[in-house]
Amino acid sequence: MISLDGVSKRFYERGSRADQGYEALRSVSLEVKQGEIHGIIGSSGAGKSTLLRMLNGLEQPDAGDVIVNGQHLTRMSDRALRQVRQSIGMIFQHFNLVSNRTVLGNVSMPLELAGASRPERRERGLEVLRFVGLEEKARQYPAQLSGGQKQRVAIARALASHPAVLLCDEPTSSLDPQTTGGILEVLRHVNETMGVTIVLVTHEMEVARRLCHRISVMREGQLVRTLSESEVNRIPAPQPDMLTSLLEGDSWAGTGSDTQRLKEQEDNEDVT
Ligand SMILES: Nc1ncnc2c1ncn2[C@@H]1O[C@H](COP(=O)(O)OP(=O)(O)OP(=O)(O)O)[C@@H](O)[C@H]1O
Repeated sequence: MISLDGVSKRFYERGSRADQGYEALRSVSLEVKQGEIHGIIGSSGAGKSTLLRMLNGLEQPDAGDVIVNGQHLTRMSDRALRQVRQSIGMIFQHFNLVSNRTVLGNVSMPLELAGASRPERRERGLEVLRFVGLEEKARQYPAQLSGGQKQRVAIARALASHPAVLLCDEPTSSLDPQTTGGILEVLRHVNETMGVTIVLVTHEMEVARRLCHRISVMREGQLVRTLSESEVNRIPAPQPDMLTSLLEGDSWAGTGSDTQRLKEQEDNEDVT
């Protein structure tokens, strides 16, 4: 479905020599299977976003080949690339909605670019908004929505033109844990019901563990390893954090040792 073969990319500061510059990707090879959710994880600056941007031709490699849905993105005219991008949706950490357009206006943008008529745009727009559970917000503006709702609108917009692939660049990094859970559910639903192949970039292992079938790990521009489905299934779930536990109404009185520690702390504070 998606294949990167020996992809390298170097970025240059203005005025720097050809042998200088920063090597953001170093001979990266990766296969993403049709219908899978593939995570790309790594620390800041590892090259995750650069790799993702290669998958819709927003970045061109210095060396190597990028093939998406049987098409070599590295050997295409700009015009052909714009056409291919209609089958590749993308969502971002900060949603990238257009503030002076309504929710429906945002969602129908890719359809406008594809030359769809006004009734077609409206019908498909409302259909994808219904899919993400926000049909009733169609006439509102992005500023009137919560972060999670904005990301749902961005997902609806990415789905409007029936993409085969959805690229997600840190889609939950601006959201709290509850909202993150909701967005991960929507993405899983997109994958399962529409058969859309998803590539998800994140620096949060827990997000990758919960959503992805396989996970590739990046470090300093290199793809270090890819975890198989059974390896992903064996990553232990972290303990629920305190906020989640309190919000879900769990009774929590602290463990014996916590209670003891707090008491000792209070006693010490009384003395000082
Ligand atoms: N257009 C650019 N010009 C110059 N350097 C760039 C450019 N894009 C990325 N880089 C550099 O390439 C390296 C990899 O960047 P990239 O954004 O792919 O990393 P990342 O793993 O996504 O990091 P983060 O999680 O912080 O977004 C970084 O050192 C970054 O500064």
